[in-house]
Amino acid sequence: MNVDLKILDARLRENMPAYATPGSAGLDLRACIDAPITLEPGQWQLIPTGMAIYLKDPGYAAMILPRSGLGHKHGIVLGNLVGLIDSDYQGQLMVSAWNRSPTAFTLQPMDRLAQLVVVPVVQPTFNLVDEFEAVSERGEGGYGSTGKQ
Ligand SMILES: O=c1ccn([C@H]2C[C@H](O)[C@@H](COP(=O)(O)OP(=O)(O)OP(=O)(O)O)O2)c(=O)[nH]1
Ligand SMILES: [Mg+2]
Repeated sequence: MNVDLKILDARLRENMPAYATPGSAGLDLRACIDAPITLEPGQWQLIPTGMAIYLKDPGYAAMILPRSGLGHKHGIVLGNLVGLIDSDYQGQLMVSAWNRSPTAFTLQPMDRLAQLVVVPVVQPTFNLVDEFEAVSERGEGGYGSTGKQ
């Protein structure tokens, strides 16, 4: 699959967005900020990534996810938990960086902050019904209905 990519911050040209390993699912997104930003405990801020993608095909979307190291060790996750990038979005990719930890965290310019995963998407047509087919073993059960063990 080929996706149009715009570089909006020239500093990315020295560090072009690339998959870190051949098997990487996520493409690291960098904090395209001019100076360090300190996120106090509980604080969040929208961080530009210096790049835009245009997926175009409604059969795809992209998701912005936390990096596991930053999230687990430093509590730097996303203010929207997951960022969903529509196939028709052409603007700059933005990361809502949220410090959910009790310790301040300083983000340096061009740090790898989050990651982008491109995923297939289905837009179904909906068939309006009054009752679903009674063939489902689960039925309306949920929220732990199958037990704990
Ligand atoms: O973490 C994110 C989430 C979204 N977006 C961009 C791409 C996405 O296609 C657009 C709209 O996102 P979403 O639909 O989640 O937000 P909304 O609050 O519903 O805004 P809109 O009314 O523009 O759809 O914002 C980002 O850059 N980063
Ligand atoms: Mg929306």
